Amino acid sequence: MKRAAMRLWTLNKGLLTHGRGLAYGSENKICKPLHIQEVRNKLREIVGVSTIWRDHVKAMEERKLLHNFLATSQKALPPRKMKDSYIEVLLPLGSDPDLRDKYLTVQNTVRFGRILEDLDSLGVLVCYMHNQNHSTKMSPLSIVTVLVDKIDMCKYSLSPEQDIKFTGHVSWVGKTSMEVKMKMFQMHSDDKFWPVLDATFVMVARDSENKGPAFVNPLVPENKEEEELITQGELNKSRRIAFSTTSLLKVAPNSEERNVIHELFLNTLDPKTISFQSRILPPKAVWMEDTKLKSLDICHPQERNIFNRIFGGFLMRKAYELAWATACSFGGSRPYVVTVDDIMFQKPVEVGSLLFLSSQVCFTQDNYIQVRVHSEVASLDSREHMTTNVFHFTFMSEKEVPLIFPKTYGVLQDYLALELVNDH
Ligand SMILES: CCCCCC(=O)SCCNC(=O)CCNC(=O)[C@H](O)C(C)(C)COP(=O)(O)OP(=O)(O)OC[C@H]1O[C@@H](n2cnc3c(N)ncnc32)[C@H](O)[C@@H]1OP(=O)(O)O
Repeated sequence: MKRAAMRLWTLNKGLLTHGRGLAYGSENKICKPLHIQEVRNKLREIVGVSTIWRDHVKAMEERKLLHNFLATSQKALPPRKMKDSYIEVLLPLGSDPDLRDKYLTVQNTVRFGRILEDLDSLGVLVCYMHNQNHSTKMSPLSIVTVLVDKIDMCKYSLSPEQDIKFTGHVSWVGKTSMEVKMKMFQMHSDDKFWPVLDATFVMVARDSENKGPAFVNPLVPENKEEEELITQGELNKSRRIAFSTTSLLKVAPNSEERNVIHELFLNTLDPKTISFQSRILPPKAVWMEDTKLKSLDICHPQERNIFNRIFGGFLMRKAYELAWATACSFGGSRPYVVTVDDIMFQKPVEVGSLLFLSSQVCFTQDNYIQVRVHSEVASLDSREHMTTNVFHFTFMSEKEVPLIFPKTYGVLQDYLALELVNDH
């Protein structure tokens, strides 16, 4: 079966490598890039959090006073340009060996999970830049990640010995939400930064206590390219809403999807019996449920974000690493991530929660493996589990991988969900 994901990925790869960047690229920016460690320090300053865990309740109490600085309508806020939120951040892996260990894999490449954490922090800082209010030192807004729309890699393997640079800016705003585009580059042997990754995140502004929605500054384009980005942002918003309402948990499979289900079912019926109960795997195939891996983490205060909930980047890193291990043990060779799709942060994760991750291969084709990770949390004193996120990762393996077949209706839905994800 042809899968849109693989086509999409190939298309994006071409665009990333040859496409033009925004008009105000790094060469036109006079400011020195921030060091990666300054990003989180800056965020702490903007939000005014305490670095001492036992003081976090007091620090949140102080943030209550910032309520007065929240706008009562979006119109009351001055419009901003894309360049107002544009920032550059340096991850100096080449010149700072102490930093390198944190990012190192055993195969001497860069840990992608760490990059996910950096992108998340950078995305939030970009949004604070957009909403900067010069009359207050601390921001009355609490900005959280609601969605990782897409991350596309145009280089699979990154060197842990060369500097990395990130850039990012707000590319669209709604009333309380903002789309952020980020890029990552790595220093090449020609002493130039080459593009390696393109990412789109959606962030949401909440009030100072992170309890209700808050308005964000409007965004005005300065040229045709920016107009196009804003138009695209509008289309993205409609697509995201349409996608969330066509979830297979809410809507029954359509006729095309029913045909897929039926074909998969027929392919796994034992021709020697006349029973629907008797199922066999075609040659070179694996049952989807046999690809599962699970993990459990205790969400310690160390992993908290500036709002004393669990940092979205940490959740992404844990999910990614489990997905990588799943793809590795399934494919039997080293997988490289090529795309990350639709990571939805449905609910915040409280410090002290138990984080249950379960991962399984949902689709394969040639060397490609798609893995879905489902995360649930439970508090220590309650047995009730709550879904907080669903993650989708596409890997490329060094060798061709087996086909996978769903056995039950529930698992078939995961297979079809991937089809929906990839068709957007
Ligand atoms: C180091 C610092 C890093 C900090 C970053 C983090 O770690 S954050 C930690 C990880 N993230 C989280 O914990 C967030 C968990 N999720 C939540 O708390 C909640 O889902 C939420 C507050 C984000 C959204 O809740 P609701 O959907 O009920 O809120 P509401 O309906 O008011 O929507 C708010 C805005 O989000 C938009 N929105 C909602 N869902 C969306 C989706 N799937 N795709 C795109 N946009 C979406 C809406 O259109 C609206 O924008 P408009 O008003 O423009 O129409």
